[in-house]
Amino acid sequence: MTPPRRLVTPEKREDDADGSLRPLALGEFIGQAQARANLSVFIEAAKTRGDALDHVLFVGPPGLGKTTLAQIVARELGVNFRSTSGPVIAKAGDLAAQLTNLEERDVLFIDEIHRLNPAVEEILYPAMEDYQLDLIIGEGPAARSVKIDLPKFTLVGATTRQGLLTTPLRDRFGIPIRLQFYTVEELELIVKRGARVIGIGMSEDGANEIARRARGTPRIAGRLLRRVRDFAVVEGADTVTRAIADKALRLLEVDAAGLDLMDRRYLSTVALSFGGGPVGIETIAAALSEPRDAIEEIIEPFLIQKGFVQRTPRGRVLTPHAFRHLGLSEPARESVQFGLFAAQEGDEDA
Ligand SMILES: Nc1ncnc2c1ncn2[C@@H]1O[C@H](COP(=O)(O)OP(=O)(O)OP(=O)(O)O)[C@@H](O)[C@H]1O
Ligand SMILES: [Mg+2]
Repeated sequence: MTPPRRLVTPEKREDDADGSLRPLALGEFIGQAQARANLSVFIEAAKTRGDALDHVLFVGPPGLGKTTLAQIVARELGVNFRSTSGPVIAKAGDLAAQLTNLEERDVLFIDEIHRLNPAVEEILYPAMEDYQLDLIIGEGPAARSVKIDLPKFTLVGATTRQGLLTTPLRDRFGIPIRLQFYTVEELELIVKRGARVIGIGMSEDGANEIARRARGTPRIAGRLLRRVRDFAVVEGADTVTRAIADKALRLLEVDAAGLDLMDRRYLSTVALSFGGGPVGIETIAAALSEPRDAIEEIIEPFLIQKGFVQRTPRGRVLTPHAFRHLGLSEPARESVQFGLFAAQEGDEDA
């Protein structure tokens, strides 16, 4: 699968300056009220006891603030933040080196923790549970096991795919936190804060225009904000109004619902070539000349979440909402009843 180059992808792109818009304290972090409330209680308690915070697992789609919150946790605790990621830790020894370098109560952040290799994961269990390393030194008959005491530390894990985590690993996190998509109101606040940070004026309705198109995701909001800022600068405007935001985002092909060209191509193909469905994913993939997994992983999730498309046992079906969005009238379809087919993932096109 080619890495997504789309302006509205929630995944990190190399041109994202994620760091500069990052809130540094829990009090500056907008949205995720439940997560913030829980974290602040646990952090206060750990500080009062002078103890390490229990291990924290952040679960949620890309760009919602997992890495940001992990950094905030360390900062609020007043401890060091060490960061690595599942695919980077190749061998048990790599993790052992990280763990033995920690100081008392430090945060070790492991991004994409669902991608740890099993041998490394084995080392992690006793480390998380008893703050001990069990290492095998040497090979064959000469091999012996040594135990090394570790400082009490906090493991903060992040994953976009909770389902891929093994149960023993998941069970060792005392504080599991699931992040939610942001509301438009929350994204407006994030856009306004971001505008202050990058030094451009932002009207209320300008912020609203960007927030509405950001697909519930702060990373996308930040990216759209930067592109709109560039546009405003070229136009000689020092404040982003709704008109400027709208014009810029139209030029960038991001429409009023945050859909881009790829989304609209998918929707109009299903609408015009297949009468709105039901149509199988393989057929759609062939019509769009895109690989099936790219369509399932990159295009469809947002369209399904926003109610433009439904998965049914007989294939994909566009909703009336999608036809309205495309400005098309719905074809007469006898047998399609929305919501009646509670489709399971992957149960079509077998
Ligand atoms: N609540 C928030 N308020 C302001 N900015 C935010 C907020 N949450 C995230 N951001 C911004 O969104 C961008 C992405 O956040 P972050 O890198 O923490 O996401 P992530 O969940 O770790 O994504 P990934 O799964 O791709 O690693 C960053 O620029 C960050 O500053
Ligand atoms: Mg991250």
